[in-house]
Amino acid sequence: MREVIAKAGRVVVKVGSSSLTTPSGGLDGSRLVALVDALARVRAAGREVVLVSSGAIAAGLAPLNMPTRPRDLARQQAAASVGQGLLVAHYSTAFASHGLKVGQVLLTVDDVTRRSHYRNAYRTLHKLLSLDVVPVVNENDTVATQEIRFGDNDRLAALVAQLVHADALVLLSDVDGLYDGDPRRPETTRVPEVNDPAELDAFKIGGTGRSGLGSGGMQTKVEAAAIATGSGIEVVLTSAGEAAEALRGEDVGTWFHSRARRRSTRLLWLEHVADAAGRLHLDPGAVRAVVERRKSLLPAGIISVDGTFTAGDPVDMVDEGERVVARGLVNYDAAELPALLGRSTRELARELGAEYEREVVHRDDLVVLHHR
Ligand SMILES: Nc1ncnc2c1ncn2[C@@H]1O[C@H](COP(=O)(O)OP(=O)(O)O)[C@@H](O)[C@H]1O
Ligand SMILES: N[C@@H](CCC(=O)OP(=O)(O)O)C(=O)O
Repeated sequence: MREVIAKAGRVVVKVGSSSLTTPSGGLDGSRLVALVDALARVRAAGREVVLVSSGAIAAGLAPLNMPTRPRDLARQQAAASVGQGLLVAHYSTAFASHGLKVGQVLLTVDDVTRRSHYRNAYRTLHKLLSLDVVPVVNENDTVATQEIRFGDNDRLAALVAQLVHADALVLLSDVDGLYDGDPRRPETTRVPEVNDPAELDAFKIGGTGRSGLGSGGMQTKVEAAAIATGSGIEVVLTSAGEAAEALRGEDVGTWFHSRARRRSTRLLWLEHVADAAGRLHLDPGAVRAVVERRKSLLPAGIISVDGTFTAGDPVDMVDEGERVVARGLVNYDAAELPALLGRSTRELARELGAEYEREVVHRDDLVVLHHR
């Protein structure tokens, strides 16, 4: 019995395309209804649920007479546009039969990587939960181009779990857990628990299964599990048919134990999601101060600066071997910094005024990425 899963008050459940569709590619209404029944029971127990559902492209194939998942982006987007509406219509009806409302949330990579958008997505999801609505999240496939797509929804689900500060993430697929090799081979067995991502090195983790409708395969699920467990979120990976058992904390699928304490949303965003707008090259003394003594970064310890950032942007701090040792929100524009480098704060304050006494990156706005 997995008490922490059974008691998780806020759960993100992600369901893959392969679990919602028939072998010929249409939406499988009965599987969708079975999943909604399981989620409604969780809601009835007073627990909150965010559903991340794939299946828009798969659901749009039959109405558009597309025999298989198209390879080109334009046709995928067209299928997603038709399919997403059908998918949400099904969810609305199925949840309504339990007296529950759903709210569609379509996210792009930008929504969870740019800080202003991230805050927006955070607020919307929290408001929906406080109004007792079940958010149904998917990637906004119709506007996302190849370069800015997640492609699979596993990583999106892990980021959403961080965003809403979920206690648990349940990944539902067409396979009932992580196997130590290709699950279609008879000699492979299910892995019941993973305590540390390093254990995964012993397994053969491959691509998508026989359905051909999913996109990331097991690899992206394992990556999603690593992101979530690294932020203090428990993860269970199993088949959609075992959703109810997994949510009750029964020993099904694979349980990835969380490995960290909870962090603030802002620091999680900095560590896992933010795209650095520039780089600060630190001298060895500054690396020690930031990494070991958890101090703020001062101009005196910076050798040089790359990038065109403005104050408030995320920047990487790198050591002399170009290794990123920390990431933080910078307090100066890139253009201001060269004149300050290597100089003491006292000297700068005397010469330029008290506002130049501020740290380049304050320790409250900083996450250390590599411990020595
Ligand atoms: N080590 C492994 N353990 C379990 N499944 C694996 C493994 N390696 C590859 N797979 C494949 O990953 C598939 C699930 O991924 P995918 O098709 O993308 O599903 P979804 O649509 O649910 O995201 C399984 O059907 C399975 O064949
Ligand atoms: N956003 C896409 C999801 C892509 C996809 O196939 O994801 P998954 O089945 O989770 O591997 C859709 O709704 O079709």
